[in-house]
Amino acid sequence: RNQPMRGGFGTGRSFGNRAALGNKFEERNNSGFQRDSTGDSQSRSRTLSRRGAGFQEGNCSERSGTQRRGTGGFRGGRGGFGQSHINENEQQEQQSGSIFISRRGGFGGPTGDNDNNKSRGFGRQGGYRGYNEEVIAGSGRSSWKSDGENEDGDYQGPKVTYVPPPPPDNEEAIFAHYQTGINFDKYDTILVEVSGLDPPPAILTFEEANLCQTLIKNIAKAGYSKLTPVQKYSIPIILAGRDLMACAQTGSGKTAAFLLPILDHMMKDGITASHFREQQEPECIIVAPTRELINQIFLEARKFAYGTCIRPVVIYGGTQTGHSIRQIMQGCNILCATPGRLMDIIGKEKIGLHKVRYLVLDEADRMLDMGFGPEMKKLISCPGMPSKDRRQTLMFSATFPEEIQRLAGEFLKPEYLFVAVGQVGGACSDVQQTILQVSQYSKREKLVEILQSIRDERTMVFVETKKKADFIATFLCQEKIATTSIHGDREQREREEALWDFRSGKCPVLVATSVAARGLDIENVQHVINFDLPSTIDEYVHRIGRTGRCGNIGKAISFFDSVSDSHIAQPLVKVLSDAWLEEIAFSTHGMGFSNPRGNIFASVDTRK
Ligand SMILES: Nc1ncnc2c1ncn2[C@@H]1O[C@H](COP(=O)(O)OP(=O)(O)OP(=O)(O)O)[C@@H](O)[C@H]1O
Repeated sequence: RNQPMRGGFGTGRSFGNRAALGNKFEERNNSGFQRDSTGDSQSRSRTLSRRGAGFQEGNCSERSGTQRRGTGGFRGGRGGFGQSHINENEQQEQQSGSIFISRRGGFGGPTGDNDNNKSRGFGRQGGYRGYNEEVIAGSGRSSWKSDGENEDGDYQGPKVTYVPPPPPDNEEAIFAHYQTGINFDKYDTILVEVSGLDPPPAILTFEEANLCQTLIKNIAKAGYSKLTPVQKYSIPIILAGRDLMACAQTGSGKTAAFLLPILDHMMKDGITASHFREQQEPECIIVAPTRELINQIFLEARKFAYGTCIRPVVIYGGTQTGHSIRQIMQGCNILCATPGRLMDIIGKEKIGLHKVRYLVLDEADRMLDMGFGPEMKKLISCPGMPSKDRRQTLMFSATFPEEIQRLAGEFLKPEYLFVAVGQVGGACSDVQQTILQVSQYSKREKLVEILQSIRDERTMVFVETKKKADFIATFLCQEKIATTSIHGDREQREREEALWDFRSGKCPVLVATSVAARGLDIENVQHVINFDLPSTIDEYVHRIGRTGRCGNIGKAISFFDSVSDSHIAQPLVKVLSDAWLEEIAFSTHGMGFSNPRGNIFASVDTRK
């Protein structure tokens, strides 16, 4: 109870689901929020709880298109009661406020129940000075991008000095992995299409890739014995030095598909020795849209580079910039970064770009859409960045809308290869999808009913807004379901704790916004529940892809409200029927198949 990070709502403490958790599951207090040492804060908590209910049942528009961000206001980042601003570009936190809780202490009040435009608080920063971090007065500049995820801790708001704990470095932890599922072999039957001139032939085994010995050892230690389709095709393409855009279903091994050939090249061609220097010159830059995902990619890179002289480094927003710089200065061959932090570090001249030979965009469609596209364009035109002819550019995702494929052309050599594994943008067929028609007002009841029936099975519940994530997580805690939450307004430390509590099974339910929709690879997630359906079908595909990974079976249940979800009905029918037909075809023929038009690919290489 004395740990600041578990602090409840009240002066100098943060409020959040952890607080609720602490309360419900550790302190056995019934108020729903953590009790502070004074009775005062508890009464405030009760007020908060009522307001929470008001939020859920009020008339606030959840998809209003504008968003509050930043410093203060409702969980508004890092200030206490400061002003919050609207960033028109941000898309995720759209609910007008009826609850105003500062992250770092105290609470503010809404200026009006349906005030979508601004909120005022009382001051700029709360009194909380947390574990491993401090609050420094900041300007609260607007976020630079549209993600709903305030990706970068430096460009907006007060500086954050959170230093993430180093990952465990014993061999057992580095190579910890989960088992492939019963459907892993089914991957062999999936149709793959490669387009572009002179693609190298696919390989069938790791041995055929002729990778260096250390890599082969690491692959074995990681428990990989067979290639997945995206690996069979992408590894030889990357080894041949070709640019690549690859699209393969969620959970099918895209990360290793780019890491292994890059590491092999780096081992064989040699790298700059990793030693202390003010400015480092990495050979490879990998960019991904969220902090947790880039951290995961870094851990994979570290695993496969184990025992070599290649040093991967990860930097991301929400952590102390000085820490990122120190990590880089100790040597950096592979830089894994979120876009905001990357540009910041380049601006500080801690990274020189002229040795970059590989540029990887994971979740490439997201990296090139309106949110991140401008940053990526800046990156490729930074001084020193080799032109596309002199670097290898690789893009991976499970979805690749055609308009984004066209944009991607600017980053890739014209003769790039396009690999489509199964249907581009199709859902993973190992996920059993269920759609339930549930009205807004029955959703909570239905959620509790489902969670009580599946008991302790690990479940991710997706909601549309950050505020709702807090609200639903708190509500579930009150229903005695151990829950935590992750969203872009939680501090990085809280986000990492939430993920850890979920991974470890301490909290088997994770309520999340779309910030957790892409890429996260968490063992044993058996269910995904779309409490709110997302605004796009691609987002749906990524969300449900958090389960049913690597040949394991998963279940996804989506609440469909005919009033608010009609926009997604049509694409949803397509995704469902494609998955269903695919399942029938596999079970009937046990092999790849074509539809009557001779093409099962939902979209293809746009150059055709
Ligand atoms: N050949 C393989 N054999 C066994 N396990 C594998 C293999 N390739 C990848 N995996 C494991 O499968 C899991 C999913 O891989 P990964 O996260 O790379 O999927 P992904 O295709 O990038 O998914 P997403 O689209 O959700 O980002 C990881 O735990 C990874 O270690």
